[in-house]
Amino acid sequence: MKDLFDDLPDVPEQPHPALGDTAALLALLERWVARGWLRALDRALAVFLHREVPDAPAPLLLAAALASHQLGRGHVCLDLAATLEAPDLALSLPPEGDDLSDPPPLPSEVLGGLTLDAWQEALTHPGLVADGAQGAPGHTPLVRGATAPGHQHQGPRLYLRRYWQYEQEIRARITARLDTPADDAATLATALDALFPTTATLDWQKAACALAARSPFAVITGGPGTGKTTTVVKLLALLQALALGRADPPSARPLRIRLAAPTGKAAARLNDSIAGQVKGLSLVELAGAVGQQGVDIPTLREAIPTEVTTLHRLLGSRPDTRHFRHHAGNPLTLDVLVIDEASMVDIEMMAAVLTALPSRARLVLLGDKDQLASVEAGAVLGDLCQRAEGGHYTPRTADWLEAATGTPLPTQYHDAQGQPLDQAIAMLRVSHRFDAASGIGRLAEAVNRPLDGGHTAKEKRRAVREVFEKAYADLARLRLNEADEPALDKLVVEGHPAGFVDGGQGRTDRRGDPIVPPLGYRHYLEVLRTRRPTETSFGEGEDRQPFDDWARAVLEAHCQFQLLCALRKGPWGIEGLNPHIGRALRRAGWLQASDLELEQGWFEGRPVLVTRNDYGLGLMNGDIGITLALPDARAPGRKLLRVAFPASDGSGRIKWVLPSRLQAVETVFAMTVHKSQGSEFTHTALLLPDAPNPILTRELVYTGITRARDWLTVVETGRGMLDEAVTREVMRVSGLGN
Ligand SMILES: Nc1ncnc2c1ncn2[C@@H]1O[C@H](COP(=O)(O)OP(=O)(O)OP(=O)(O)O)[C@@H](O)[C@H]1O
Repeated sequence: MKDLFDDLPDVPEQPHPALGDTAALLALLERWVARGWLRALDRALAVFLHREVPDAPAPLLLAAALASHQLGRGHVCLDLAATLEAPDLALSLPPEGDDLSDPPPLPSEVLGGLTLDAWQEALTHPGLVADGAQGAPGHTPLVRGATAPGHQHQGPRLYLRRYWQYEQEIRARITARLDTPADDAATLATALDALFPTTATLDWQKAACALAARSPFAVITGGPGTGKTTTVVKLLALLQALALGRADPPSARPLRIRLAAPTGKAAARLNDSIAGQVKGLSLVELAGAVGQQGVDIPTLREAIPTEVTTLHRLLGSRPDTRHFRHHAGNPLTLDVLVIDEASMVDIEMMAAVLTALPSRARLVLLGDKDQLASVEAGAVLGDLCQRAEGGHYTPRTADWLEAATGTPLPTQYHDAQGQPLDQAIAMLRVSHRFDAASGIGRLAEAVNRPLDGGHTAKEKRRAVREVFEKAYADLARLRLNEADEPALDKLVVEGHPAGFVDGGQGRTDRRGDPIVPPLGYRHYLEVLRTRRPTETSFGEGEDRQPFDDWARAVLEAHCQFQLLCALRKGPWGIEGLNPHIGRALRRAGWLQASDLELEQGWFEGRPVLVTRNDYGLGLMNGDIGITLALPDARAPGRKLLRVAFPASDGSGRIKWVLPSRLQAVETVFAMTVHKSQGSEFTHTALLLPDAPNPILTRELVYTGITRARDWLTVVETGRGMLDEAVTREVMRVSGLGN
């Protein structure tokens, strides 16, 4: 193996021959596909365009293939100038180098002699590329991105038309909602005072609630435990109280509010937390603070929804089509839509939601802007929140906020040049889950710091190192050299409490209740074994109760621990780790399965992750089930394997599914960080691979760390990979945001 980037040839001055000859270009793309640097789909687009429009110049075909390739990597368009600056980033080059026998030319060789002007010139082809600035007339497959007012820093971009359309749709519908902020602060101030305790300095939750009540479109972003759910529950109470307390009785009806999340798992998690929060919310003062006679408390509480659905269900997804039942012609019937975990919503879904939303309905997005975005193209929340850190509130908003909350906005968040979008975004800045004594919170913070404003890569690495040096009670670090080290087995089976201060004993939570020391997978397998019902038949209805209770206990125990990793392939990816962990659990006596079953079969105790929505079974991408053995009534003594899933409607029911009916599942002893978004585990082990990889970024590490609730073990398999990861950021290219 030779490093791919060794001995890079000098950048040629002349355009590469493939740029002047379409046949040569298509042959080159073929070689890139053969290497896995480009997808066959990307080349197919270039071939199609060439067939339809034979005079299309080679640089245009190349740009089309590269724009298509970016979609597979999460970018909605190709940034031409950035591509010319670092051409090799435009393809999926193997990070550890390639076997360089007969290497195809690198993108840097091909694009080296091309100037931005020449490339743009080649894209001026009315048959294939429309100008976004002119509204992209016609039906061309490609659109050149226009620089929107206030977005001058964006360079020329090339879109596949569909994605340009999504971006336009999102921008237009959000902008329309930004035009109409309500400015009556007085009524709001009384209601807000009833919901939030008085504070001397600005309470960001109160400010977020105020801003979201003011604008028909609002974003509330914040890290883990900063109170996004708490704030939105208060917001919904406030909006309902105002609606019910309206002076004009015929219009005093409760708002139709829907709550949704991108995945079943995220919906179930919000379901649990929101129901608890609504029950615990004191509404006495609020109910008395609105309307002339106040509103009836039970009616108000009843009007705050607790049921969370998935976006697919909300929009009415139909099998085998990407079209939904609800769209502009058949809009959703609601007044307020709240979307949690909005960082996971891709551009196509966000456009579908906005299109199906009635123009008068409010939209509130909740999420952590710093988390990994969806695997699909588009990081909508991240793009919208690019300026959230700095606030950028105009004097008018600042005055209004002070009137509504009773506290002045600190001056560093004022900006006379603030954009309309800035006024609709609130960032929660205080974590109520992780205090100063939490290593998880400190590590998340150190990893998340952006590399700008005088914070160098070296300083950032030092800050991360210092967190580990402080021996926080909730944080452990494990260094492994090989996958078969006993320490890895100890971690996955027992949770490796020895890695934590005092073996994880003696910790208490904020209320003073003891925190259970860190556990491994043995825990759910032990619950599986010890709580197995004694009934000899798995009946229907009531008879099934003991089995449902058992499955619920096993699923709950399973959330105590999860190993996360960055990659799919190799010994440190899920493909290597899953059978490895299965064997470790078998050696420890907790699983009974052959090697073949561990690799590709079914066995009792197998945890599985659904990887594709299955509407027939009512299972969603991201759902986790556990395989359990049930008694077979027809053949006493024999067992039947069924996979138990929690019903995603928050009802607590169990869905039992035949393994053979599950079309898209994978074993989930190890889970990729991408798939873990929207989930939370009491003890999370985050395993980093042993070699640099472009997938290993600060967003990925931050997302992995913030999945941990009480305990985090960071597993390093190669020197310096944590340092490497925390200083690399995901670059997303889009035209959204300020
Ligand atoms: N202002 C506050 N004062 C004290 N505790 C709070 C406050 N706000 C939230 N909490 C508590 O902090 C915890 C986290 O709050 P919440 O679930 O609302 O945060 P979140 O941002 O939605 O979290 P997640 O990252 O899980 O989505 C909860 O236990 C909540 O009761």
